[in-house]
Amino acid sequence: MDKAFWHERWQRREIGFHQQRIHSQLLRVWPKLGLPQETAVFVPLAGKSRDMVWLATQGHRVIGVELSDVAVREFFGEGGQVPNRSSAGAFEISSAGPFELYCGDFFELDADVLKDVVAVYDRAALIALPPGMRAYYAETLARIVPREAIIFLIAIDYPEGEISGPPFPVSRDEVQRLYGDTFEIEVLETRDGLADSDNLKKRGVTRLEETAYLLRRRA
Ligand SMILES: C[S@@+](CC[C@H](N)C(=O)[O-])C[C@H]1O[C@@H](n2cnc3c(N)ncnc32)[C@H](O)[C@@H]1O
Repeated sequence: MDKAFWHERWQRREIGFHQQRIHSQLLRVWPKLGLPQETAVFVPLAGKSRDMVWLATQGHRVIGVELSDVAVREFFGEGGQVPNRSSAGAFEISSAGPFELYCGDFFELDADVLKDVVAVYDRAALIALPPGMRAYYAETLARIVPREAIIFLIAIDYPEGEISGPPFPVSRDEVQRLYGDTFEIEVLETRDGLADSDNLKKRGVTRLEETAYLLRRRA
């Protein structure tokens, strides 16, 4: 999945991954994490997710990174905000209120940008990447977020080969392989996610397990 693939998806409005609703596992589980207000949350591969708006209502600052400037513009436009824009290296930064979105490549992000982050919210980021890129993604994330930061990961698993991703199925074993050496991994909730995924149902997925994980760095 190269950059051109995602730019094209946004240009052609093929954004079935985008949800109007706030993700139900975020709503249910995030408040139980007890994270202090006014702390920063990092959202990798952010799209124009409305979950960022909800995180801000919980008192967080939200730092996102997203390849597509279409997504970034629409995020602020739909929120009725006119962001301030600046540049830093390969990134264009759009900021308004609690939101700071870096438009550019996640893999080029500097740890310094994320130094105040206490948590990562990964929905449809890891599972958007093909198998060969996931280890690099997990290593990069672990390298650029502060040691104390937790990762709240939502991953889906469905019968291999039912559709061609993205999104790709990522099993519990794979999450363990990707993150297990660096993080303690706790399964917070597993549910049948098919009812909430009209898009994937239409594409031919017959069974969908959606799991929320909490990752805490090993001492
Ligand atoms: C499946 S979508 C998920 C978006 C969002 N997390 C959500 O829940 O709606 C994946 C997003 O990652 C972006 N993306 C893909 N590769 C990226 C990269 N290397 N750096 C930054 N963003 C990337 C795509 O443009 C796309 O918006």
